[in-house]
Amino acid sequence: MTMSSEIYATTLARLLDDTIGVLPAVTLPASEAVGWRLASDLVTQHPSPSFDNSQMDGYGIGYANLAGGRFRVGPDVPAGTEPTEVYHYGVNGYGHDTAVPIMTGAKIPDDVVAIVPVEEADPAKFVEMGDYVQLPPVEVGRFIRKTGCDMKAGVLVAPEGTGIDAALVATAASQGMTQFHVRARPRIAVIAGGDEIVEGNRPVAAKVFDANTPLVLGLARTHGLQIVATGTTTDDVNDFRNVVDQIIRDHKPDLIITSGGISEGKYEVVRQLLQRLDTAWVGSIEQQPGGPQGYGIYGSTPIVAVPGNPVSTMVSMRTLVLPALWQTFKSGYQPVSIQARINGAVTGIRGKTQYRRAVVGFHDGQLIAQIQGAAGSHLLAQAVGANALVEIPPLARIQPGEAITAHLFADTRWDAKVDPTPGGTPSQSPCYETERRSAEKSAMVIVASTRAAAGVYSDDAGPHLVEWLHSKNYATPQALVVADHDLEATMERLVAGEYGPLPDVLITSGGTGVSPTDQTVEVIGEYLDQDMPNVMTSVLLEGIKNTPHAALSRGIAGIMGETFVATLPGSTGGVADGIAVLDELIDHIVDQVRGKDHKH
Ligand SMILES: Nc1nc2c(c(=O)[nH]1)N[C@H]1C(S)=C(S)[C@@H](COP(=O)(O)OP(=O)(O)OC[C@H]3O[C@@H](n4cnc5c(N)ncnc54)[C@H](O)[C@@H]3O)O[C@H]1N2
Ligand code: MOO
Repeated sequence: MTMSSEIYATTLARLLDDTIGVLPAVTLPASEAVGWRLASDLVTQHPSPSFDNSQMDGYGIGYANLAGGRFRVGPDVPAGTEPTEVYHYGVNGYGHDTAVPIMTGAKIPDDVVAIVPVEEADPAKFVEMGDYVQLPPVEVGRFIRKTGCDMKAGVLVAPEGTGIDAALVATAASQGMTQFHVRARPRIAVIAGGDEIVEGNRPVAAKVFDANTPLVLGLARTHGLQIVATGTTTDDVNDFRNVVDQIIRDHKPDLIITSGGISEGKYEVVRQLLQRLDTAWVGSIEQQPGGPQGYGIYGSTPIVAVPGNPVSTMVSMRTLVLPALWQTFKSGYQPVSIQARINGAVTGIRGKTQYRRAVVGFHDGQLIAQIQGAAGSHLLAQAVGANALVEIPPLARIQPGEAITAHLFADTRWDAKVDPTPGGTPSQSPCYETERRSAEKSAMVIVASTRAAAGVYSDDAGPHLVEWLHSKNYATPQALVVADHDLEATMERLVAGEYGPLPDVLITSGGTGVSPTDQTVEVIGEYLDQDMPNVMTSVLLEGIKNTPHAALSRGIAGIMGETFVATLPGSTGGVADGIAVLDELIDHIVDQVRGKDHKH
């Protein structure tokens, strides 16, 4: 079952709202309150400043002396001293020509109306009490910080829900408040696992270390969530249920987040448990990574299930779970999205919004987004420095320099170096490439054949096409043989750069007919920017010389970005007809496509 990602995001927020509702308020000492959210309005108890005080170390003077002159220095008023304790009868009582040595922050004596900074006096330093000092003329009120000029009493400083930061803690402390009423953080338990997870730090054959629990814990730390328990499960659904039961009994979490175990495999314990609940939904949403998703209410505890590939867990947390927690509880950070210029061409995939990890940074005052690593959801290490996810709408074609939406990580680092030149994306080692493409021109062959992929018969079309392309001097890896229903996923990986840079030429063979499994034309058709129907007409004319069956191919050709694509039939004859026609054409097409590029 498929759901749109927007509807799923809203559904998650509703689920949290319905099951958890309003979180209780708790009281915390100010020193611990940073990162939590106010549970009530923060209102000033006192004006700030709470008394008139001096902004400078200097001499305070009375109204009659504003015109300047020579004055006799009285006793000091240091910060923290009540002036009447020094000037028992007021400053004027001490003498009408008094200059009061007063320090920054000290309370202003009653008769003082202005401060002259000590540097403006002559001599430009504090002199002994009883000595004389020459002061310039000043206006009333100079360097006097008036009571309440920062904030009056009874004023709202920060409304309920505000995230508490150091400035708010300091402001409250300056009001004498030592405690905060904060909204409790959602109490979350994390369960990851599967039989492939190994504990400790010694590698074991066929096992992997748990990356996803630390991933969620890391996100919790930067997003103000409270993790109350973690658990691991095996591939046995009873074991998983026991872990869930035990965590609920011992920790009463508000929410359980699980990672893994929800896709189509035989050991998907989370899926198996959720499917027993009538409150659950398990399916896939139109995004990648993070396609498989699920939720349900177990007893009264909501479970949100994200997919197990580490990048999928990360993307699901950032695009779905954390925004839902923000929307419902204002916990963590409000998601922030910006527009940046992408530095390389990107192509969206069919029917899904793709999220790619990226570094967003300033270059010459412009915000540049640079994709990090390839798209595969197992490629965790390739994008360690990323500070955003860029959003690529389905089948979008975004050219270098065009705007792209970037969802910033809450702890975004802006010091990353970005390369603004088109294509300046750092290279990474592609996962599926079989041969480095060093020659000037490159090609790829994909054979779409469910039976060949299953090994029912050996594929001849692929080697034949590759051999021909080699003879034309196109660096071409071994043909990829995929089942018809996998072609779509293969194309997703191809445009996401997982096979390395897109080739100049892409030839497919198979899946162009009208049998129920044939879908090459539908899949490839969505990616073409320009159709070249006459190319396939030429292939047809070549084919019907030999057999009328040639007319049964629905094959198409065209340009995808800067790649020429042709979909040939699966039959040996069809491939030969295609080669006969394309042999004359592909160099010209590739040159034209490249020339087109030079005009920009
Ligand atoms: N036939 C299909 N297979 C898969 C589909 C599909 O639609 N049809 N979807 C793929 C996608 S997309 C994803 S994402 C994954 C999601 O799988 P699960 O959520 O069931 O996760 P697992 O199968 O348990 O694990 C997937 C992958 O991630 C590794 N993993 C799991 N947990 C951890 C962990 N804690 N730390 C590190 N790595 C972990 C696990 O070893 C697997 O490699 O399904 C695809 N398959
Ligand atoms: O959702 Mo999976 O994350 O596409 O790789």
